Order: sequence, then structure tokens, then C-alpha cells
Amino acid sequence: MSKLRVAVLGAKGRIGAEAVRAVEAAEDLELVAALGRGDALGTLTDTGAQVVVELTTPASVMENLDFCVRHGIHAVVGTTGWTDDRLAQLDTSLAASPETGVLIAPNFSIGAVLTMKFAQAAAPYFESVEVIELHHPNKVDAPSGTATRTAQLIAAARQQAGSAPQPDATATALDGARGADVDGVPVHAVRLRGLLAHQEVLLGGEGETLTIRHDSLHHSSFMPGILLGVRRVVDTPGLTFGLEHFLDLR
Ligand SMILES: NC(=O)C1=CN([C@@H]2O[C@H](COP(=O)(O)OP(=O)(O)OC[C@H]3O[C@@H](n4cnc5c(N)ncnc54)[C@H](OP(=O)(O)O)[C@@H]3O)[C@@H](O)[C@H]2O)C=CC1
Ligand SMILES: O=C(O)C1=N[C@H](C(=O)O)C[C@H](O)C1
Repeated sequence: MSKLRVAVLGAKGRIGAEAVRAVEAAEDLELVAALGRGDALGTLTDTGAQVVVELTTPASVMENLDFCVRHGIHAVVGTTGWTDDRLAQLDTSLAASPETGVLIAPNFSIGAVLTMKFAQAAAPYFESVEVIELHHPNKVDAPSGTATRTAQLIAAARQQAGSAPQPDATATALDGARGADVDGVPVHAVRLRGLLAHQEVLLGGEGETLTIRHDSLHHSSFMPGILLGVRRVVDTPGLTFGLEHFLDLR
């Protein structure tokens, strides 16, 4: 059987470099390009890439995806910075290339995907819920894509369950003291040397709290999810948001 031809964008970055090694080590995949900033996107078509793994920056991702979709190259995207406007723009370009698949995964690690699922399930049972994400200090965006997605899922679950607004008597606060408001869920971002990628979801009810915590200790935690995405996206046209759609979660 012929190998799937894969390119990595952001190949010299923290996660991109790990993805290059993971693709090279996979027997069913062939790494045909490893591109960094300034490298010509034409290399993707010249090398016949079938799938691009996009791990760059929020400032670069839209232009890169536009090129991929216009050329019918499937994409697995870990880069953050997704807004409704950006998703709508991507949907529009995918409509003109209906056989192309794009997976956007706020987080490729199984533990983070499960954290989101558990938080979504627990949220309606508690009066209060807040998200704390903790990352290395070189991260350029805050809050993290994972924390934003987690808060959105929590908010949707609470709305569906008819939960009351969260109790909070704060009358005066320094700017930022109560975190960012994501659909009514406070999200706090910590940047600390020594950390990689971590998240806690704190839930509180009368006389009890529940903490759901996930730690990515190494970039290898993201690799099985990226490889799964590469193998599945070629048979999944259109936009898929979240790795959970490619997992057989019960
Ligand atoms: N979904 C997930 O599971 C994960 C997602 N991420 C996300 O992935 C992204 C990358 O993270 P990280 O590796 O830590 O960041 P880095 O800054 O280490 O890596 C990004 C790399 O992309 C390069 N780059 C920038 N623009 C382009 C471009 N147009 N074409 C090709 N390469 C480009 C950068 O080059 P230069 O240095 O010259 O700017 C850099 O080498 C972030 O958005 C992060 O949040 C990270 C980990 C897991
Ligand atoms: O920048 C990172 O490192 C990470 N980014 C993603 C995010 O913003 O959620 C995924 C993970 O947290 C690592």
C-alpha cells in the first residue's frame, strides 16, 4: 500500500519539530516537506503533499489553510486563535473544495480531550465552575485554545440544562482579577517557566468541590492525536472541530 504523503508547517517550532519526528517514524506515512516561516507554500504542491499538519501561529494559519484548501490538500490543524469569523471564512473556502477535509483540534492529547468531556458532563451539577490553564511563558496566546473550548462546552452544557448564572458577589476588582469571561465562564491563564501545558477545571457546589486536572508533560502527548488526525482527515471532507469526533469515546 502506498504511504500517505504528509507535510508539516511550523516544522522548526516546539510541537512542529516533534510532529516531524512522529511522521518520519510512522510506517504508513511519508514526510515530503517540513516548512518553516518564509518557505514557499508551492513546495506543498511540488512535493505532492496529501495532508498538511499546521502548527504555526494564529497570525499565519489562515493564509496557510487558504492555500491548502484551494489546492485540495487536507489539513490537520493544532494552531490556536479560532474565532467564529475565522471558522466561517474557512467554511466558505471549504465549500468551494468539497472533497477536502480539515481537522482543527484545540488539543491533540487524549487526556485533554477527556478533560473537556468530563467537564462538560459535570458542569450542570455544580453552581460554580472556573477554568485555569497553565502554560510555558513562550506561548503567544491567552487564554489557550483548549481552555477557551473547554469553557464554551461548559457554558453550552449549562445553558442546555437550564443552569442559573454563577454566584459571584464581586463588586470591585482589579482588571483581570476575575479572569477572562468566556460565555460566562471565568478563564484564568498562568504563564510559568518550567511548565508545558496544563489545565484545571474547578467545580463548586454546596459543601463540595470537584477538580478535573490534566497535565501534558511532553510534546509527545500530542503525537498520537496528530497521527490519528492525519489518517482520518483524508476520508472526512469538510470541517471537523475537535479530535473527539475521530475518537470512539463512550
Ligand atoms: N492542538 C494542540 O494539541 C497543540 C497546539 N499547539 C499550538 O500550536 C501552535 C504552535 O505552538 P508552538 O510549537 O509551541 O509554537 P512555536 O512558536 O514554537 O512554533 C511555531 C513555528 O511556526 C513557525 N511559523 C510561523 N509562521 C509560519 C508560516 N507562515 N509558515 C511556516 N512556519 C511558520 C514559527 O517560525 P518563527 O519562529 O520564525 O516565528 C515557529 O517555528 C500554537 O498555536 C500552539 O498553541 C501547541 C501544542 C499542542
Ligand atoms: O501553546 C501550547 O503549548 C499549547 N497550545 C494549545 C492550546 O492553546 O490549547 C494546546 C496545548 O494547551 C499546548
